[in-house]
Amino acid sequence: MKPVTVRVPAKVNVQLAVGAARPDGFHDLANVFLAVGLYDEVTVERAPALALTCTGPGDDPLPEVPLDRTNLAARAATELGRRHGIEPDVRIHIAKDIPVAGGMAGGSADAAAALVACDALWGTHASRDELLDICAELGSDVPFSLVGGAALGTGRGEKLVPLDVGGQFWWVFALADGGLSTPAVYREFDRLSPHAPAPAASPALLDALRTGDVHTLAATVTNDLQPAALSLFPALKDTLAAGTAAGALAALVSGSGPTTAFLAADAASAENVADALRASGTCRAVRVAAGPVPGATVV
Ligand SMILES: C[C@](O)(CO)[C@H](O)COP(=O)(O)OP(=O)(O)OC[C@H]1O[C@@H](n2ccc(N)nc2=O)[C@H](O)[C@@H]1O
Ligand SMILES: Nc1ncnc2c1ncn2[C@@H]1O[C@H](COP(=O)(O)OP(=O)(O)OP(=O)(O)O)[C@@H](O)[C@H]1O
Repeated sequence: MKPVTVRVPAKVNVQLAVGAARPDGFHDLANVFLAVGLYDEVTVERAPALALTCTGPGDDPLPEVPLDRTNLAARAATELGRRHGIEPDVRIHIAKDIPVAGGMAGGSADAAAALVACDALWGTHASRDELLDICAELGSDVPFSLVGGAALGTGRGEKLVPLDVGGQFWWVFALADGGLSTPAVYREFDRLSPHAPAPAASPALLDALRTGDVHTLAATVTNDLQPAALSLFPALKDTLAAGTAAGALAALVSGSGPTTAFLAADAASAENVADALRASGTCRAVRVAAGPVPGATVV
């Protein structure tokens, strides 16, 4: 049986509207996801027992990523196997390019990729609905990593409606030194915004996506978690200012951070903003990527 490799993109939240904490501890969202061309690759092959390896860019080891059964990719394989009476005896290798704990849904991406890869390896032919159901069990961002493109996520972000997008948008991502814990950022949000109103998607933003109008998109992107992320990681303000000074049309924290995202007018201005951010000394690394791109796909 040949190994199966699945490529899966990162996401940026072009709108992240957050409501008050629910009794189950999650927050209702109006979460407008866009999949962007920064990818992890997950390879699965049959093995005597479940085993996991992970390398980062340049084949470097990534000590922050757990290699036990708590890894979201291992949990995805285990859950698909459980539902189909299959022991998850697979070796999973994650080639990681999505920043870890960066607010770009890296772990979620690996979970969606492992699910699609094991489904192909085992020939389980799970329906799209079953895969989405497993994704939602694994985490709020995981269903979007499966479908990719652009989508509005409601509930805790797991209920998706696909969105039409009328073009490609160019982004620059500034990677920060260190990560932010998603639950900690939501807790800080609760502290800063104890009476948050019910979240709603912005009609102007959805229209900008539909028409591919980058200037209107830049004027309408928002992230309700940004004040919380900046409160926990104040140095990100300098990165946002550096990208804005370099000509980015919009600058915002990506999801729960600490990656910051800069919308550029086109590919050439994205490269200019990227060069300026690299020179600014306000971030660890800089990447350029466009979206939308498809979700988890067998290569
Ligand atoms: C910040 C985002 O990345 C934006 O897309 C997501 O909302 C986070 O999605 P995720 O990492 O898949 O989150 P999950 O693994 O489902 O939940 C992790 C923790 O984040 C918080 N959480 C997550 C999603 C949500 N709608 N409300 C929350 O309060 C909860 O404390 C939860 O225990
Ligand atoms: N496959 C995985 N890749 C990375 N981290 C993982 C993985 N599985 C579990 N984790 C754990 O999850 C934590 C969050 O990592 P992840 O890269 O998913 O964060 P994130 O991109 O900020 O998530 P999100 O944007 O969905 O909130 C890590 O610190 C790590 O302990």
